[in-house]
Amino acid sequence: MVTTTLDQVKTIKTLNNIAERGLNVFDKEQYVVTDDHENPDAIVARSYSMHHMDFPDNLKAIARAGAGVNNIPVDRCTDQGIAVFNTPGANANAVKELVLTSLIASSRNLFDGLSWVKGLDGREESISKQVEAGKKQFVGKEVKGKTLGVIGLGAIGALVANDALALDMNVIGFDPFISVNTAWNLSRNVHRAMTIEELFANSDYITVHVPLTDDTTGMFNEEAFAYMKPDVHILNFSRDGLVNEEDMALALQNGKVGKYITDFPNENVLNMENAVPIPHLGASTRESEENCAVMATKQVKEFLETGNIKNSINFPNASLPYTGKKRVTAFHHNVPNMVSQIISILSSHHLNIADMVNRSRRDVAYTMIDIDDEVSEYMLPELEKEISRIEGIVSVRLI
Ligand SMILES: NC(=O)c1ccc[n+]([C@@H]2O[C@H](COP(=O)([O-])OP(=O)(O)OC[C@H]3O[C@@H](n4cnc5c(N)ncnc54)[C@H](O)[C@@H]3O)[C@@H](O)[C@H]2O)c1
Ligand SMILES: O=C(O)[C@H](O)COP(=O)(O)O
Repeated sequence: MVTTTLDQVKTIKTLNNIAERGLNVFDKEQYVVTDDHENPDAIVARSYSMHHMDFPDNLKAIARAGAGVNNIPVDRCTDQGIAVFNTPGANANAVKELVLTSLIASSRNLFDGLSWVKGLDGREESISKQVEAGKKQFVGKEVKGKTLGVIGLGAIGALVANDALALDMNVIGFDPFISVNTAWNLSRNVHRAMTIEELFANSDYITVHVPLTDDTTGMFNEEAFAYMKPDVHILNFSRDGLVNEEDMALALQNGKVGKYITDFPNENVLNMENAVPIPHLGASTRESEENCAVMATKQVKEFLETGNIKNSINFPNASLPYTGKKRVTAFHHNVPNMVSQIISILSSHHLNIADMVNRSRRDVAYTMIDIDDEVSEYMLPELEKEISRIEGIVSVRLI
């Protein structure tokens, strides 16, 4: 159970390099930001895996400056009343640019050609002579007129799909859970595949942009490859776990898959014939690192200071204009009678309510109540204690 009153200096622990512009969101008088704090109020991280970490009682929020949250034990955070945030779309353009770059570069055998040239020795025969004689081994394919299958039409997938049309490619998309926002942004020339098998069967290139979940783990496997055209190129800028690597190695060996371009090299990938390993550079641009860091830190600051929630992946989003009045925030199970029990505690202390919001998300809910009256400092711990004793309350703050 987490219960806290604020008005003290808050501590932020960073677990990766977070862009300075993002960290500057925390003003120095009110925040201490370090990478070695034992008991922080919030954590800001990128891909650092937190599955082995124990979270202290004081921890209220974790912000992932980026999209994928498979490095965070989200269910455990929810049980402990820790809000987890990410930064949807903030790095999507960076990933899109690298996907399209790699799509063309690998189709033209550019990566193999570059490393071949770097290995040439000009002592016996001039480099230019060797280049002209050897270049035939790198003859590639143009993408114009070919079909790109895009699995997952979220922030990244939609950008890739739209821009691939501008390369004169045919584009097929598959996303059974597409959001209304993305659907509005998607070109009507992107053909909708009704099944993933339809996409597999018709694509010369396939790019995947879905989160790694129990449902998507290993989605590229022997069964999936069987539907695909021979020599298909597969681009994976999402997560290595989407691919069954044993099946991929075999498919590359027998030519079913022509190239496997992945942003997630590991020991298996380095041993694969025709794999193009990229060192997880999808989001590594100055612009994207700043976008993600600023968005992540602003969301955490807002949450710590006002309780308002934007872009959480485990708490419901909820917002009330912050007037500076005393505010109760409670994260609780989504069961009847929670709000009335909180209100009745406030009433028993003769406290009037100025405003309130209650939002739910599947099994959990979040309530914020602004109190119209002055609340004396000595009453705060008592109020917190009483609210936190309500069955179903996970965490309470008085801000
Ligand atoms: N390489 C990198 O540096 C980098 C950078 C950003 C994101 N990523 C990865 O890319 C993923 C996608 O990022 P995003 O910003 O586009 O996320 P997003 O949430 O905007 O989009 C994900 C899309 O996948 C769809 N989806 C979910 N399950 C699906 C399924 N089984 N079949 C088809 N579609 C499915 C969702 O409906 C959603 O539209 C992230 O989860 C992350 O793992 C990698
Ligand atoms: O999911 C993401 O946002 C990407 O994989 C980026 O990861 P990074 O922040 O470690 O570059």
